Amino acid sequence: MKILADQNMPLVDAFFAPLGEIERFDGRALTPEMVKDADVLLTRSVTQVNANLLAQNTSLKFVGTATIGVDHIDQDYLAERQVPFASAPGCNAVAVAEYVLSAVFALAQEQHFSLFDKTIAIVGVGNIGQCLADKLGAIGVKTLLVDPPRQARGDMGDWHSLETALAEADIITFHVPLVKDGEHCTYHLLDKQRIDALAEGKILINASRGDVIDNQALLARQQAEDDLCLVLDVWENEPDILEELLPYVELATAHIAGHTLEGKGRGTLMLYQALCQHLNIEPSSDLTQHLPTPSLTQLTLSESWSKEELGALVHLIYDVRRDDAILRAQLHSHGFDLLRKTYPVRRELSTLTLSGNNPYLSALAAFGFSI
Ligand SMILES: NC(=O)C1=CN([C@@H]2O[C@H](COP(=O)(O)OP(=O)(O)OC[C@H]3O[C@@H](n4cnc5c(N)ncnc54)[C@H](O)[C@@H]3O)[C@@H](O)[C@H]2O)C=CC1
Ligand SMILES: O=C(O)C(=O)[C@H](O)COP(=O)(O)O
Repeated sequence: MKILADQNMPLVDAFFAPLGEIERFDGRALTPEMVKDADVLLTRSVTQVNANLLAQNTSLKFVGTATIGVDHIDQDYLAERQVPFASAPGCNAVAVAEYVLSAVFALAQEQHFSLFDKTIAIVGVGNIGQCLADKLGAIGVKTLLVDPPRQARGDMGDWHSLETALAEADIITFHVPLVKDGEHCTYHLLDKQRIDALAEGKILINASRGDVIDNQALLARQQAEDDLCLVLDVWENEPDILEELLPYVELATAHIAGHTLEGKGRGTLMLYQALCQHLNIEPSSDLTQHLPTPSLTQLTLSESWSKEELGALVHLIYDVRRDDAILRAQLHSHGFDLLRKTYPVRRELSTLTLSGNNPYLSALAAFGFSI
C-alpha cells in the first residue's frame, strides 16, 4: 500500500510504517502526477484536495487531513468517488486555547490590566471555543458565547449575538470554520462595516482562518486610527500575507496556534486510528510513548501563590511572544511556510504537574495543568 504523507506531519513513520510504504511530499507542491498511484493520502491544511489533484488516481482508498479545519478538502467530490475521508476534530483544540490564553496574559502584562476584570467573547464555540470557555470558566473570567448554528440547533447555552459581543466584550476571539456561503457564512465575518464600528481599545484575536477577518479593512482602520489591539495567527492569502499590517499587530504569528507537539501528534494518531478502522486492523500505538519528556515537569506552589500570578505560570510553558519575535525577525529571510516547518518545540500545560498546599490547585487542574 502506498501512503503519501505531508512532510510536516510528525510521527508518520511511527504510526504508519507497519501499514505500507511511506512517501513524503511538500504540501504546497503536490501535483496530480505525484498522487496518481497513491492508496492513502495524508495532508495538512495547505493542500487543496479536489478533482484536479486526484484526476489521475484510480487507486485511492483513503484520504485524511491531520487538521481540524477542512476547508481545503472537497468532501463532496470524495463522497462522489466513495473515497473514505477522515479529519482530526479536536486534535489541537487545547493548543489553540492555550495560544489564546498565552496571548491575553501577555497583553495583560504589557498593558497593565487584570484578565479577571475583562470580558472575553468567543465567536465559534466548537472544540476550540468550548475548550477555551471551560478554561476561562475554571479561573473565573467572564465570557460571552457566540455561536448562531449551535443556538439554532437548540443547544443549551447563554448565547449572544455577534453584535452584542463586539459591543460589550473587551476581547473578541474567533474560532469559527471558514464557510464561504450560506446562512452561517464566516468569510469576512468581521467585514469593513463591523471593523469600522468597533470601539477603540478592543482586543481582536484570530486563530481560525485568515479570511474570517477582512485584512484590508483592518489595515485601513489601523492606518487611520491605530486604536485596535490585534493578535493574528492566521492571515488572508497565506503564505503571502499582507505585510503592511504587521506593524499594527500586537502579537503576530505564522499560523502556529495549534502546533504543540501534542496537537500535531494527536492529528497523526487520529488519522492512523481512522485508517486502521477502515482496514479493520486493531491500532497498536498510543501517543505518549512517542513524545519526548518535557524540559519542565514539576512545580510546587506555596500557599501564598495567587491567581494574579497565573500568566507567569502559563508563560513558563508557552509564551506566544517567542513566536511573535520569530515571525518579525525571520519572515523575510525564511518565509512564512519555512517558519511553520521549523517551528520550535512547544508543549501543552498538562505536561507540567503542580503540587503544594494551595487552595487554587483544583481550579488549575480544570484550567489544564496536571495535578
Ligand atoms: N490557527 C490554527 O492553528 C488552527 C485553526 N483552526 C481553525 O479553527 C476552526 C475552529 O475549530 P474547531 O473549534 O475545532 O471547530 P468546530 O467545528 O468544532 O467548531 C466551530 C464552531 O463554530 C461555529 N460556527 C459556525 N459558523 C459560525 C458563525 N457564523 N458564527 C459563530 N459561530 C459559528 C460552529 O457552530 C461550531 O460550533 C477550524 O475550522 C480551523 O479553521 C483549527 C485548529 C488550529
Ligand atoms: O487544524 C487546523 O485546522 C489548523 O489550522 C492546523 O493547526 C494548522 O494546520 P497545518 O497548516 O499545519 O496543516
